[in-house]
Amino acid sequence: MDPPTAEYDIIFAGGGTTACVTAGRLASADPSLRILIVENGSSSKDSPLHVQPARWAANAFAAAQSTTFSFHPSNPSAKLNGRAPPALNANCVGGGGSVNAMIYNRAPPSDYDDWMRLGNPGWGAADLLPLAKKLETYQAGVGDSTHGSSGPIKVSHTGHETDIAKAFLSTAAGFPRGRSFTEDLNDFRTCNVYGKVPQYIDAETGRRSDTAHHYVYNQAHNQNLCILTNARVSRVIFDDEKRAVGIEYQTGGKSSVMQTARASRLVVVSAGTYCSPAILERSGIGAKEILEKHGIPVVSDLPGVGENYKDHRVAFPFYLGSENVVTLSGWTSEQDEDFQSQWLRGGKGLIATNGVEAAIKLRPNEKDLEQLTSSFTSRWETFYANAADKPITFICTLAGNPLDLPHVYGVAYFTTYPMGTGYVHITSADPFSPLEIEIALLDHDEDLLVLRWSYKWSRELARRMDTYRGELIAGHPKFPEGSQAECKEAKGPVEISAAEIEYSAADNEAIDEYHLANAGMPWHALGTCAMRPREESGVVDPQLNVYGVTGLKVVDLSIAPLNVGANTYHTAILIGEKAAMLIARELGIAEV
Ligand SMILES: Cc1cc2nc3c(=O)[nH]c(=O)nc-3n(C[C@H](O)[C@H](O)[C@H](O)COP(=O)(O)OP(=O)(O)OC[C@H]3O[C@@H](n4cnc5c(N)ncnc54)[C@H](O)[C@@H]3O)c2cc1C
Repeated sequence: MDPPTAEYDIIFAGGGTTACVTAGRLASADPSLRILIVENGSSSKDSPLHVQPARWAANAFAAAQSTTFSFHPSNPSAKLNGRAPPALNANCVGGGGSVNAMIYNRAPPSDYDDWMRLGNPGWGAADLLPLAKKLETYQAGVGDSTHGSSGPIKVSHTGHETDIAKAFLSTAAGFPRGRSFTEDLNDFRTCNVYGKVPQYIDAETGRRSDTAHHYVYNQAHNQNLCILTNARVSRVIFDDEKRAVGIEYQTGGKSSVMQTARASRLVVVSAGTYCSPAILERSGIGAKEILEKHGIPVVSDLPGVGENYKDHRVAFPFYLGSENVVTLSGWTSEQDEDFQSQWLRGGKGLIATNGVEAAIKLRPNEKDLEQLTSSFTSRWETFYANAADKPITFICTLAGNPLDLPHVYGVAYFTTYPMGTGYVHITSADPFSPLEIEIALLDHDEDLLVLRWSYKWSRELARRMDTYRGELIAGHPKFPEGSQAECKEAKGPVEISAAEIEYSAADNEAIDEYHLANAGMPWHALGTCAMRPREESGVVDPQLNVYGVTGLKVVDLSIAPLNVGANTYHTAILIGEKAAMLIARELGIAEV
């Protein structure tokens, strides 16, 4: 699959999650199509780092030392007392799908209906449901009619359930707080119930089930499907009619020779939420003022490029566990020989799990809304109240910690539709220059309120789990001495019937400070090349064509016009499947 020529039908600039889906579908529908995928990172094929599920966290929590990630500094924020949480994206073939936590969490259908209402026919939930079925083989028990049974991506409960997930679910059974349980957290209807979290892991092999292996690597026999690794795309090249005819890229770092690959039918920019807008800007597509500032000739003046940057907001409070609790402690237990041989023999055991196996997609009831205070009322009434499938937060177990501490685990949460919206722009025409990234992490008080409420909610559950032996003090707010909320070691859990902690104004302040100092993004960036009408800061139309030029599409999560209330891998695969259909239709390919 090495590139044999410099002339292709279709070139993908970026070889991540979505690119693999679209390229793979097109290649298998028409093997004569000459397709080139140009990826900045290395191959992930059959590498234990990528295919052994339990290794995701060791890799992700040490991302600064891993070549499988690219780091982007963000603007220091006054609201965060000068903190500048780094943004990062995957840097390998398969992108996020090859390094992510494998949490299977499908977005609420109303999210896609919202996309459609913005002027995007064909992108509503009813349009995407057949693709959601097509992409998966659902092995996680009784799937309802919204699940697929023969798609490339396997979804399962794997061969292992950690003590932490068991404790979370059994506590919730005795302390449900008005919520019930479901067999299927992802039936495209259910919200506000507890359940087990399925994972993108093949139940039969215990391997990560990702788009690189199951859409692209599995077509090694097709010499027309080429992957060029360690190659950074600089820009798209246009002819005099503003038709995209190829790309420029470098394979040997900043000082290496700029090379060219030509595309006779289509160029697809698929470098993800941070890098797709950067490639467009370097190609002369973006806000005129930004392009002129960097001496880039304007091909299409599109002020929306790089704007509308969204993500979720995450925090990981950690708890001390009892001595018999087995976790993915320090995320190194995958080195353990027993676990290795168990995994190698039958794809089972601790290595066959991501450690995130139980959760609730949570909506507030009336009492909760009081806790969220009147400052949240307007956000609630205008955005959530009439969309019963939209959670405001996702609370889940995390059977381990990044500090190499035994028996320590997280009950983590990410908020689903934060109001903060930022941007991503280039700082020069040089593809090796840093990006300018504004995150707007906690610029809105409503976003802090939801985090505060999520902390309290998750802690009430955590301190009733039979695994609980107190809080890891360094991983929690610093409450005033003597406060009822003060964190400490404990001999065991509190009674299920124990009174809930009452937080004082000073306690609330401590929680807010904790989030301002620690909250980050859970790697769910999207939106910077939004699919919207051009006059509404759109970058691509509903066929994913870039406005103002021809022969150029954007295909990745950057096209999402609005946030989704779930982890984002599923939406990325859906976009890839939809793009394959759209491109096949344009190229006259009967079926993908
Ligand atoms: C650590 C982590 C954990 C996550 N956990 C989950 C989870 O459990 N569940 C879930 O649903 N979602 C999860 N996600 C999110 C999900 O994986 C991503 O949203 C999704 O994979 C993004 O897909 P994409 O195609 O838009 O971009 P990507 O998959 O990031 O692909 C973009 C690709 O473009 C390449 N690229 C960038 N610039 C260039 C250039 N100039 N030239 C060539 N190539 C370039 C990059 O190297 C990358 O491979 C996680 C993400 C991360 C990073």
